[in-house]
Amino acid sequence: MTRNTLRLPIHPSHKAMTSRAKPKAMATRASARTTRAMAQIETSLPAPTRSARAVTAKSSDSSRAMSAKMSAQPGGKRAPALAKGGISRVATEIAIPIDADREPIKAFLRIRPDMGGDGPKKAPYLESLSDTAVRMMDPSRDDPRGYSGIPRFRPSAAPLSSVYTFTHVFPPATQQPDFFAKTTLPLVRGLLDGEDGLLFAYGVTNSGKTYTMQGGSQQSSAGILPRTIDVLFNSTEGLQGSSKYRPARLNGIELNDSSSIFSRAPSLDNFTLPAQQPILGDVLAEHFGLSEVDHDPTTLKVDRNYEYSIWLSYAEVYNEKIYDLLTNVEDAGAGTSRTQPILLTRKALSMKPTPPSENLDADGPIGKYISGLTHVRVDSAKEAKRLVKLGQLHRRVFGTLANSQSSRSHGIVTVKLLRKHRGEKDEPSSYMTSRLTLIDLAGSERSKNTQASGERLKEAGNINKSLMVLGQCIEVMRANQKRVAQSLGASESQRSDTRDVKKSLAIVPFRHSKLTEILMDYFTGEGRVTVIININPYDTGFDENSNVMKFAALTREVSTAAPTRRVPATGRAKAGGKMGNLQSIGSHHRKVLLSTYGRGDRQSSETQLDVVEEDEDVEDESEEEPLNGLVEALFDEIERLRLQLFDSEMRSAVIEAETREEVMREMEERISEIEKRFARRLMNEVELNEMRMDAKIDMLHRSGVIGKTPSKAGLPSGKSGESDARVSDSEELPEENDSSEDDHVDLTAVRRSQAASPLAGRGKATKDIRIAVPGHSAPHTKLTETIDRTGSPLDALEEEEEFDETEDEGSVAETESDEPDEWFPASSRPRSTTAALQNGPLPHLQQAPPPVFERDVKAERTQARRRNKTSVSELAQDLGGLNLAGEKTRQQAARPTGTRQSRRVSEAEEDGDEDSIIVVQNSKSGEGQKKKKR
Ligand SMILES: Nc1ncnc2c1ncn2[C@@H]1O[C@H](COP(=O)(O)OP(=O)(O)OP(=O)(O)O)[C@@H](O)[C@H]1O
Repeated sequence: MTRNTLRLPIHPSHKAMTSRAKPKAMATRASARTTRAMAQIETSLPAPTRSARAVTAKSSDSSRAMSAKMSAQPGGKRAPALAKGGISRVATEIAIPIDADREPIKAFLRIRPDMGGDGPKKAPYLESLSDTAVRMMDPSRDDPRGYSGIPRFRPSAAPLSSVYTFTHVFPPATQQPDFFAKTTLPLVRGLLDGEDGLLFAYGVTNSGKTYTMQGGSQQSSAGILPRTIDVLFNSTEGLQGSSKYRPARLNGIELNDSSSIFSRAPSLDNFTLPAQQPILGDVLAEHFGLSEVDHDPTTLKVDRNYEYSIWLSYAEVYNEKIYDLLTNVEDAGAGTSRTQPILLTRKALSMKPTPPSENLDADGPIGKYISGLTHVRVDSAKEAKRLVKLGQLHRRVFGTLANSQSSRSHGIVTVKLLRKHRGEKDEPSSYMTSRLTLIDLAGSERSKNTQASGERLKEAGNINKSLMVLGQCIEVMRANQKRVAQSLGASESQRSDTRDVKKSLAIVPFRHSKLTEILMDYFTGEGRVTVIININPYDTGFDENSNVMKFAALTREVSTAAPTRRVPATGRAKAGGKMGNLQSIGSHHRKVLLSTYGRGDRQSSETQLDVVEEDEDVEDESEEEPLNGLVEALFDEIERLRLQLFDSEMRSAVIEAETREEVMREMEERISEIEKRFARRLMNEVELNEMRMDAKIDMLHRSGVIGKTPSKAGLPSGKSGESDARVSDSEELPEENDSSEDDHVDLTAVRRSQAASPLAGRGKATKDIRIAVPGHSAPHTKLTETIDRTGSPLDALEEEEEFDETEDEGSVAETESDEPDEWFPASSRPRSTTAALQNGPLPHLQQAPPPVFERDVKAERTQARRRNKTSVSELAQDLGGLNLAGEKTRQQAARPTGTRQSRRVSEAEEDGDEDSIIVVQNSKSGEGQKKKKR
């Protein structure tokens, strides 16, 4: 089945040009040359990375158009489709689309399921729109506080919502077999047919890259790597030959020296490291004790006229250095006890340019290979998987996976396939090589989010650097290809000279990181490139995931030359390569804490490893093209600016934190002020209530309802002699009153003790009212009224209480008992009982002034008002005409029960002392007041 490729009309000149290139191989090489030229020609600076929105909004038409144009060339090579052999999966034939000779990089999105453990349950910020598109929305767009509840500082240019398109989107429920079949199986198909392929997983930490590449521990969870191995061995079963040659460098072969460690896979049996180191033995047991999880039964049809050999290499790029993970570790001076760190050394490998004889395109850029990387021949899937596990173990022992579950290095597994036609002689020209590289990239998060420092910060910096350079390479390739496509699409009159177009292309900065150096040949040469974007939509790193999506959007706009089968150039086996003028730069020491987690009856334990990483040998660069000084300087500048940006982001974050703290402090102060104000008000209320209560208690004392009056309790008398006069029971009366046998009715009723009263010290008006009583020698009644006239709220209250003059005294007494509580301003308030309890007796209690009640004052005031209205003479008249005896019965009938005055009257009557009762008749109401005469 051929791939549906957009076919554009071919320009006549283009047709003419391509028709001249008759041989297919030539046309293919021309295509490859174009790509390489685009990647290499240095004319301008790398274009700045564009925003995801811009990238998304633009379709990748330009690159597709170019791809279509190129694929439409009559001389263009089209890889044979299923003619080469279909793919069978158990009983089912799977049709793999065979692409044209130029095709865009494929980008697949895999969405990680919600595993929990990412904090509180959240809604994913990714929404699937179709099989190929997703919308990503900033989860904090409606929330000024961040996704994780932390106030969000958002200087980033990540759009709030964007739509990204992919070759295919795999939802969280996608199973590993399905995922493998759609993403990797075409590459395995190509490998068996002699084509190169590259697949790498890109994403932030914890997004599922390792799960995708290696798999999990459950049934059917094997990842891409073990499945690739399974399919390769399933397909070549019984077709494996004993080769005299082994793969070398990038695409070459060399004679296989039987004594060489490269010939077979001896490393598992010969692995000597853990013999005397129990901790490493434990780690090994942990790795190799794992059961084979599952086996992928897929089998691809291959040409059975060929014999095959499969070779494996496993490298890691850590801190911008390349290490071989399949060599035996040199245990250089292991500690004798468990407390001493184990000293392990390993040497970094260098990159070398491919010899021109092996370069497929003589005019194109020279690809690079990892010099000295072990290629181990594997004869079975089991062996291959154990070898991969050995590599993973080394990765762990050397620390990049030791202290955390997070991969801090890029793990690069390359499977090389050598095949030879059975009918051909066993000579180098009979062999064809192809390779498939599978990369588990380190997490792409920025160091800011990892809170890394020291060694970790350096790691993060280097991871960032390599991924940043990878992104830049993709961006520059995209821009270059777009320019070429524009040129090809232009009319003949407007078309620029090919050389001018080439000159306008930017150099692709592959050489600026080890990772891109390794990948360079896939982008500039021939081969299929597949990118797997892993995303965890429950993760808090929205910005980081946005960057990942931008990267994916860019990759889809880049096309690579379709792979061709090649006949390798031969060379003598040169283990270790050219060693003449090599020199090592230095070495780095690293401490690694290796932990094992006890399984069953095994204890968990930790061991410290002292890792020495020696630098790679630096070769005379004479045969390499010199690095362009300007480009180098610009990269340095980019790095400097990146650090500056990081620095300023950190500063902004600090300023933001400080500002928030300040605002919080201010708010706290205000809240505490409000609290104080309320507390003050509350205290005032409490004091007021206490005072009211005091007044009521005093009143009750006074009225004799409870206990005795303060004077009875033996308290000293008040300051004023007059105030000793009390409206109380006869026994309370002072001695001096006994002598007043005269006819005076001295009704010095109320005299407020200055010290005792809450009204003390507040201006008082004293009014004496003398009432002449006919028939008495001193016919006057003296009323002394002491009234607060200073505008006390008491007055206001009293004034509010409209006195009904038609009411009799009894009703006045009743009214008094119902009168509302008086209010006292805080400043003039007497000290509360609580205060008295705390600070000793109140001053007025120390001086024992008799309590005077507002109600009494009021009553007296009422009387005084009434009397003021009635002249003394009128009163005298009234009194003269008073029939005391006659009044008695009436008074008794009218007497309200239970009031103080009425009680006194009745007592006097019962004593038979009628004369002692004087009824002061109110002229208006006609009702009298009974006053006790002494
Ligand atoms: N598709 C999936 N189905 C089930 N579990 C998954 C899936 N993807 C990831 N996981 C689980 O999520 C966790 C994190 O995944 P993984 O270790 O692969 O992340 P990573 O991207 O490789 O992280 P790092 O870059 O730090 O190594 C693991 O426990 C893994 O088993």
